[in-house]
Parts: sequence; structure tokens; C-alpha cells
Amino acid sequence: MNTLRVDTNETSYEVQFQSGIRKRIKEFLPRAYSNILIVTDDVVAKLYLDDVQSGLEGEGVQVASCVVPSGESSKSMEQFYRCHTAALEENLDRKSLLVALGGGMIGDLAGFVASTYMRGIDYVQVPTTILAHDSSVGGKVAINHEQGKNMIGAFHQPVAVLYDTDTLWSLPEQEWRSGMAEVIKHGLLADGQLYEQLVTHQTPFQSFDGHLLTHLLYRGVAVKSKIVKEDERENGVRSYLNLGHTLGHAIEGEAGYGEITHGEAVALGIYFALHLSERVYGSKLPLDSYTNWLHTYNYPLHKLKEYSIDVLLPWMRRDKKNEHGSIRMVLLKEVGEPALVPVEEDLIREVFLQVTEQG
Ligand SMILES: NC(=O)c1ccc[n+]([C@@H]2O[C@H](COP(=O)([O-])OP(=O)(O)OC[C@H]3O[C@@H](n4cnc5c(N)ncnc54)[C@H](O)[C@@H]3O)[C@@H](O)[C@H]2O)c1
Ligand SMILES: O=C(O)C(=O)C[C@@H](O)[C@H](O)[C@H](O)COP(=O)(O)O
Ligand SMILES: [Zn+2]
Repeated sequence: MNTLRVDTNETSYEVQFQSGIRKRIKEFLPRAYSNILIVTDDVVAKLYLDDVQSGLEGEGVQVASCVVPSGESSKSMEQFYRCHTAALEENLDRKSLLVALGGGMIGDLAGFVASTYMRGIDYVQVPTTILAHDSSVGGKVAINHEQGKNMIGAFHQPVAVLYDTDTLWSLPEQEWRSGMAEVIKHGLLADGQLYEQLVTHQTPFQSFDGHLLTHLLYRGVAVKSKIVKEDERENGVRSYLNLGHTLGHAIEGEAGYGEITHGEAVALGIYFALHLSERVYGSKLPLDSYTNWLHTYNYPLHKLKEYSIDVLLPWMRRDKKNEHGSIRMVLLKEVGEPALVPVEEDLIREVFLQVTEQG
């Protein structure tokens, strides 16, 4: 249970889960690279940059790094341009490699740099957060615009995803919370057993053992990679991976990027989507177990009340899933059965008020 393969129309690559793999990246690259730029953030750099850099160095191999400030605000035009400048100064050419060492912020930023530098070069994802089990796979890369999340981006698949599970133990609790939101999303979308395992395993995050954590991440990536294989460019089923993101992205934008973590915002978005789903389909979803899970792990459910739907709707109207001026959201008919459906603004308003009054 430590390797998964992602096949798309254009490419194929492995996702490896291995303790200590950050020191052995070279062994897992599809070919030799003589010029490598590691893009990372200042928090991750202090912890893991030396290991990655020394593992890549060797005769005739030049390895440099570009360190950006930690946090969502670095998914910006400014840091994107800085990374391009670093790539030029280090003389990267079309056969060079970029290494994205960090969480989803770095994966999205560095991946977007790789997709645009000289019209596209190879890059490898070396995820260091739980959330990055999602962001490192599938090739969506982007930076934010002040009017919307991930509005400037591309699809560009990595040549490999090398997940060093040892790095996850230095994450603060809030980042566990954030990352687990995307794991439970994958469970709700397509793996009922994973969902049940999460909601019944109510021990503190930090006391999860390494095997359990790797198992949860593997199951999450398995859901994601299956969907990506089927629909790399989001013409259909890939949109399901956006469960909880219509409201989640609106909250992130309205709060100011980085004021709430992506995963926490998505967790609130899923809570709302489950209520909306029950209303639309008249079905019974596992709202009790989901809400209980949110409370157990201190997700900031109270924050929903801080926003009026009138300030969130303009963000939701700019969501990438929308068509012909109507808001389209991912709902669940039941666990394992998602659908992308247009939802009337009046209904969004009504259910949001109901949820925030009771929550
Ligand atoms: N491309 C995709 O498919 C996709 C999927 C999900 C999320 N995302 C994006 O991912 C981003 C969120 O990713 P994230 O939650 O990993 O955030 P992040 O990359 O900002 O990391 C969160 C924090 O943890 C720190 N950190 C990272 N690794 C660490 C470690 N091992 N030990 C200690 N601290 C560490 C970082 O410096 C940062 O402060 C958002 O921008 C979101 O939009 C993209
Ligand atoms: O990979 C996907 O597709 C996803 O939707 C995964 C999401 O968790 C992720 O946050 C993604 O970046 C959202 O994409 P966007 O197209 O809504 O910006
Ligand atoms: Zn997400």
C-alpha cells in the first residue's frame, strides 16, 4: 500500500508514500536532470530543504532553491514572478526540473511556474502536509486573484509525487484539521468505508499512528486519482472533487487569503452542501456523524455565522463550475453518489440562513 499510479491521456506517474523519501528523490525521477530548482516556503525550508537539496546534489548536477514566505498569500503574481526570475538566474532550460517542496500552496505555485516557464518544464511534487495528498495529485496548478481562488492557472501534471510521511509529524494541529477535511471529502464522494473509519476513529490527531495516517492518505489519493484518470480537464466527474468548495472558496476570499485555512473553509462548505443536498434530494445524509466529527476536531463551525450570504454570493457567482450565469454546486444524493447541479440563489440563501441560525 505505498504506490499508486496516475494515468492520464498525456502522461503517467507514480505517487509514492515512503518514510524518508525526501532524501532519496533522485531514485524516483524518470530521468537524470542536471539543473534543478527547489521551490519551498520559509517554514518548510528550515525543516526539510537541506535533506532534499543534499539528496539531489551530485557530480554535474546544479541544485538551487527559491524560498517564498509561508502562507496562502504567496499564491500570488508577485511570488510567481519571483520564482520565474530565480529560474532564469539559475539558467534553467527546458530540460531542467522544478521541485515543489511543501504543502498545497507551494504545489500550486511551483506547479504553475513549471507549467509556464519556457512554456512548460518537468516538476516533481514533494508534499509535506496532509492536505497535499489532494493538491499534489491531478495537475491543477494556480495562483489566486483578489477576486477569486485559483483564477489564474493551468493543468500540468507532475512527473512524480513523492510523499514523505515522516514530514507530517511536524505539522501544527490546525494543519491536521485542514488536511483531514479533504480526506473526509474523498470518503464522502467515493469511499464510504473511509468515511466511516474517520467518523468512528475519534482519537486526537497527534495520536494517529503512522500506518493509519498513510492508509487514510492512500485511500484519499486512490479516490482522487481514479477521478483524474477519467476526467483530467474537468469536463465532467472531476467537478465532484469540488464538494464543499463553492462556499469554501467564497469564505476564503471574503476572509482574506490565509485568514482561514483552505481545509477548514472546505469543511464548512461540505457542512452546507450536505444540508442543501438533503433539501434538494429529500434524502437522509450522515449529517449527525459529520457534525459530530467537526466538533470533535474543533473545526470552526461558528465562523459560518460571521458571514452574511449577501457577501458570499458574489464570490459564488464567480465560481469556475458555473455555466450560463447559474451557480452550480456539488451535492450528494447519498454517500458515494455526488452530482453537479444548478442551485437557485433563493434556495442557497434560505438554507444558509437555516444552517447559520441552528449551527
Ligand atoms: N491543486 C489542487 O488540486 C489542490 C487541492 C487542494 C488544495 N489546494 C490548495 O492547497 C493550498 C492549501 O495547502 P496546505 O493546506 O498544504 O497549505 P500550505 O502549503 O500553506 O501549508 C500550511 C502551513 O503548514 C506549513 N507547513 C508545511 N509543511 C509543514 C511541515 N511538514 N511541518 C510544519 N509546517 C509545515 C506551511 O509553511 C504553512 O504555514 C490552498 O491554496 C488550496 O487552494 C490545491
Ligand atoms: O483536483 C480537483 O479537481 C479539485 O477540485 C480539488 C480541490 O480540493 C482543490 O481545492 C482545487 O484546487 C480546487 O480547484 P478549483 O478548480 O475549484 O480552483
Ligand atoms: Zn480543496
